[in-house]
Amino acid sequence: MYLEDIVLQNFRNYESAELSFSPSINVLIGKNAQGKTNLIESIYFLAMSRSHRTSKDRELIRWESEFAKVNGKLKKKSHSVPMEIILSKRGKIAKLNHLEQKKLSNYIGQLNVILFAPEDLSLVKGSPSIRRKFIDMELGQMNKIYLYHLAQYQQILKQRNQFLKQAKHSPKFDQIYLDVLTEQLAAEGAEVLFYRFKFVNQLNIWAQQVQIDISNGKEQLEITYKTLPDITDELSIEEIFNRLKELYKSAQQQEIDQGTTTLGPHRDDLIFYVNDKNVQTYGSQGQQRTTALSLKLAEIELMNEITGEYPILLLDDVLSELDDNRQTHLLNSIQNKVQTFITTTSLDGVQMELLNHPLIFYVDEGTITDKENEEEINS
Ligand SMILES: Nc1ncnc2c1ncn2[C@@H]1O[C@H](COP(=O)(O)OP(=O)(O)OP(=O)(O)O)[C@@H](O)[C@H]1O
Repeated sequence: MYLEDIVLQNFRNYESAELSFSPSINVLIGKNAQGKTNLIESIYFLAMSRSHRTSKDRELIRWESEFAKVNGKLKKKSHSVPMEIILSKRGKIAKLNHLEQKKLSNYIGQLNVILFAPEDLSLVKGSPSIRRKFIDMELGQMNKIYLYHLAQYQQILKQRNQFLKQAKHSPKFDQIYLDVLTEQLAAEGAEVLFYRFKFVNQLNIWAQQVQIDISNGKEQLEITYKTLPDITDELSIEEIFNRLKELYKSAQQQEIDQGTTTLGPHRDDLIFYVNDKNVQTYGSQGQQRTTALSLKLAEIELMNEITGEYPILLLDDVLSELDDNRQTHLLNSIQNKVQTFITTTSLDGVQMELLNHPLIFYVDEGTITDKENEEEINS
């Protein structure tokens, strides 16, 4: 799939912009704070109906404007999909084929994106929440059932945490209500875990291959999903549910004392091993970067395997952070198959010969010009 064009209105520092893209490589060059990441963010927003860098939608609306709007034409193998998303004080409206989608879960998943930003280089070393977000973002785009159960899980978790917080201070709490919440949480948690196990197993196959290639056969990568004791990928949803219920039962007093849900998939993690050694603990910075890159490239292949189309790759300020070998590997593996957007402050350190006739855009204070004719293409 690829994004043929995009139209922005009052999005961040773009008052109005209309751009047509190359189906292969698009490079956005500009000094700091000109609007390169804002453009990447608008594509991400069009795909996911949310930003990758803020949870506050209102920040996306241009200062002193009433609304922000992003339109794009998505080209798939067999058809085109006009997409539109409008943000205002009244909320968010998302449209596919000009039809409003009441449920955002029906909207997400049409345009698949993989974002690789400098903070992803800390995917391996950073906090577990980064790795959980990584799973949720990628799996959520490919699997609507997962997205649904994850949203349910998060909602019940919030209610249960509120209840536990109150129960901590009132010894006469409603045990029946807590049991209902726990049962619901275990049911949704079991679904979340089941799909995460499946995803990690599939990801493992692709990531192992990529890591072998980047390291010239030297590094064998293994990803494992770390969760509660005796919950494994061999269990059915029903078995995971029963096990979770047992665990919640035995942890009840501890959870009341702490006033929060201490167990469950919201506390899980991914562990990476290279040649049987934990990369988080023992890996060199280079191995950690290679592992992060392997994961991103594995996701691209996995998305193609599952959806039948390659996703769009957004490389925000990350290419020049990779050394020549990793850069070469990345650019060779996306060549001619993945539409890619690259932001950079300069082409120094970027192996241009591997980019194969990119379309170059210059970004300057919310105005974009393309290299070909140096004409301003903002409307
Ligand atoms: N809601 C908004 N309305 C208007 N301008 C905004 C809004 N949000 C951010 N900006 C402006 O957008 C600019 C930042 O753009 P962006 O984050 O895309 O930078 P960038 O070109 O990617 O730079 P860098 O290379 O430093 O990452 C800043 O000048 C900021 O003031």
